[in-house]
This record gives sequence, structure tokens and C-alpha cells, in this order.
Amino acid sequence: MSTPPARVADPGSGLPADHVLETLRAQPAIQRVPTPKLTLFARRGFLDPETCAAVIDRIDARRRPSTIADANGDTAFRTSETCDLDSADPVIDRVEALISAFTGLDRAYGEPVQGQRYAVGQEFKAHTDYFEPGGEDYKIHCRHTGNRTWTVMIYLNQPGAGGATRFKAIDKTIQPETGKLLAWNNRRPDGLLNPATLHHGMKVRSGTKYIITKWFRERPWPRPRTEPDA
Ligand SMILES: O=C(O)CCC(=O)C(=O)O
Ligand SMILES: [Fe+2]
Repeated sequence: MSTPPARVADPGSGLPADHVLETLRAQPAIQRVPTPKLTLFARRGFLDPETCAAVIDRIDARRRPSTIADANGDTAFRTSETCDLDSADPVIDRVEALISAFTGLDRAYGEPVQGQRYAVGQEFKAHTDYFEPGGEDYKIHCRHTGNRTWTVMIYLNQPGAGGATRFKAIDKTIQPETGKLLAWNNRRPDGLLNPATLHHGMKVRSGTKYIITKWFRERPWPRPRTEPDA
């Protein structure tokens, strides 16, 4: 008796991860953080300094206070500023294309790229990027597009001091460096959410830190309507 095949998501969603793992492993100069607890890759110099500077300009022009999905009562939990970046802008469009080509993740499954700006003393305390199933925020944010699968993050500059990203469960701290990309799977190999992805955007001690993040989902992200109403 044959069992029906399991529903296979589009490989570009990053769930299952095989296609993304194959694509990332084939990239020159990619580094994988050696741990069995999570899948975390780094690539130094992924984005050129000119593009990083152009994206920083856009973040500075449109930043607003950051929010968090699962409000936890700690008003100092995420003190940075945020900016949704417009994929109709050719600079952002190119960054999105580079991320997809590098990771094998299909940009159709990604949320709009988000910029973050951290001034001295600002941070994003330890959190996971996926939504906690069962909560109100999970219902609101995951109803249509499912939960987050992969996170791709790029440091746009190197602040004077501080601003590292600490993955507590594996005792690994990654230093910001202009153009360095991080990509991690928010899931375990069996597809379940991985709490070992807990990470902390640590306080900037001098200068300003800029990053962009693109989070991918189980299902395609709705595209903004551009056509006029009939
Ligand atoms: O700023 C960092 O190093 C981490 C940012 C982060 O975790 C996020 O935006 O989800
Ligand atoms: Fe995060």
C-alpha cells in the first residue's frame, strides 16, 4: 500500500530547507557556524559599501520607532528605529534579487525588507523571529502567510563599538561588519520552530548601527496592489 506524498511547499519558501541549504553551501566564501543546534550561515562582504551607504540613506529618510509583535510589557525590549524599504526602488530591488540568488529563497515568500537603525544604547533584546503559536499576534500575523521560515540579515556598517548579535543558545557572538550577511533557519531540520535561534541585537556603545532584515514565510507574501480600482 502506498502512502500519499506529503504536501511539499515551494522550495523557495525555505520549508523544507533542502533547496536553500544546497544553494547556500555552493556559495563561495560562505561560512557555516559549527553547531548542531541551529543552521546559521555568514558571508562577509556580501553587499558592496556603496550599496550599503545607499540603503542607509533610505533608512535615515524614513525611520520610525520600532515595534514588536508579541508585546511583553518591557518598553525597552526593542529600542531601535525601523523603516520598511520599498522594493519599487531600484536599489532595494537589486538587494532583494541578490538575496534570492544567494540563498535560493524566493522573494515572493519574503516580507518587505526592513531597515533598523540603532543609536548608542539602543538594542533588540533576546528574541526569536518566529511568532509564538497560540498567541493573538500569531493569529493576526500568520493567518495568511504562515509563520517565518528563514531570516536573512545584512549589516550595513560597523558601529564604533557594540551592536553585535548574540546567539545565546550556542554562545556565539557575531560582530557587525559592513556588508556581512547572516542567514539562519528558524526551523529545526524536522521543520518545527527552533528555540535555539534566540538572538540579541546588543547595545551599540559608540556610533550608529544599521542593518536590513528580510524574513521569509511559509506562503507567498501578498503583493501591494498597484492597479487602480476598476
Ligand atoms: O540587530 C541585530 O543584531 C539583530 C536584529 C534582529 O534580530 C531582528 O531585527 O530581528
Ligand atoms: Fe531577530
